[in-house]
Amino acid sequence: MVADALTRATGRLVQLVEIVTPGDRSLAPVAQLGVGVFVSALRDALADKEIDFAVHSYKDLPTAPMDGLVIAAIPERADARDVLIARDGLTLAELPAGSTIGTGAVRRIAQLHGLGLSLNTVPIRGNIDTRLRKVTDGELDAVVLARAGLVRLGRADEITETLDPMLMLPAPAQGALAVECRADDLDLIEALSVLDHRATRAAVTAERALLAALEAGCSAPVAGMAEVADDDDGGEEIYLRGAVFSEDGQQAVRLSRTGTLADAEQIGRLLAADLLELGADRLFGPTHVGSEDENVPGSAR
Ligand SMILES: NCc1[nH]cc(CCC(=O)O)c1CC(=O)O
Repeated sequence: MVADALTRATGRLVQLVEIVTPGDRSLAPVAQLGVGVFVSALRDALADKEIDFAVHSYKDLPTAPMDGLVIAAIPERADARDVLIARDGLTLAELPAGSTIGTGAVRRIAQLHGLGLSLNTVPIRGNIDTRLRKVTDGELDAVVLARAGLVRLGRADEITETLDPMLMLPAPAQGALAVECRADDLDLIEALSVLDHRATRAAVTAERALLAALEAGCSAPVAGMAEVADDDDGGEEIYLRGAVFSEDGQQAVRLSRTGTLADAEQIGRLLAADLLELGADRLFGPTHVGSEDENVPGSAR
């Protein structure tokens, strides 16, 4: 999709190089694989000049910036939300107590348990195909996935409910792509910039600033989603929601902030400070380490 968009906009031809990462290959919990499991192999290929730019799922990127590389474009994000794919077309509210839902992301686990519906969660790994098959085969009653991934693979028709962010706040940068290249490749940076989407960049900047600041201050699962909308004075404003959960989902702190697009980063940082003030750092035990998909901030997914 990114290659076609670049060719359409600039006439440049793009050769696709498929890189399978340890995160794709291993079925171990992402939390055990460490930071950057979906990203490092692509960054190595960039540094070695085997490729000129890489396309990542933005939420897989570690928050620390990478020396010598830049995110040259953040294309328009279609949908940041999580979805349910359940047997028999069921929605979350229709799933009977005791139903089993596949997800390894502690952000999703905490929010599912926090609903108080007596739903069980079980860890799940593997590609989308494998995960969906567990529902079709009857091994699981449902799985929770990012809508964007299913849409990209043309499998959105299998979604039984798109989860309102009030119930399931997505991961920071979920659904967005990062187009990364070498920082000294000025000609390519310029070409890729046509793919950049201003509102998406502002939203992702706010969400990632929130995540980075919370990583520094607490170890609990984090959710965050920013939206850009017209304000009352003919301008635009950014609306950032953030939440931090205890692992069992029984405790949560949630807050939001608005501001101008130019202040996106600061809005994220300020919201993190607000959440920490409310005790976000006290929601999680000290033993846990993890990552977004097995989802604790501080790591790649
Ligand atoms: N955590 C893994 C991951 N990283 C990116 C996506 C696809 C959606 C996206 O681009 O955010 C997924 C799968 C999922 O969460 O369902």
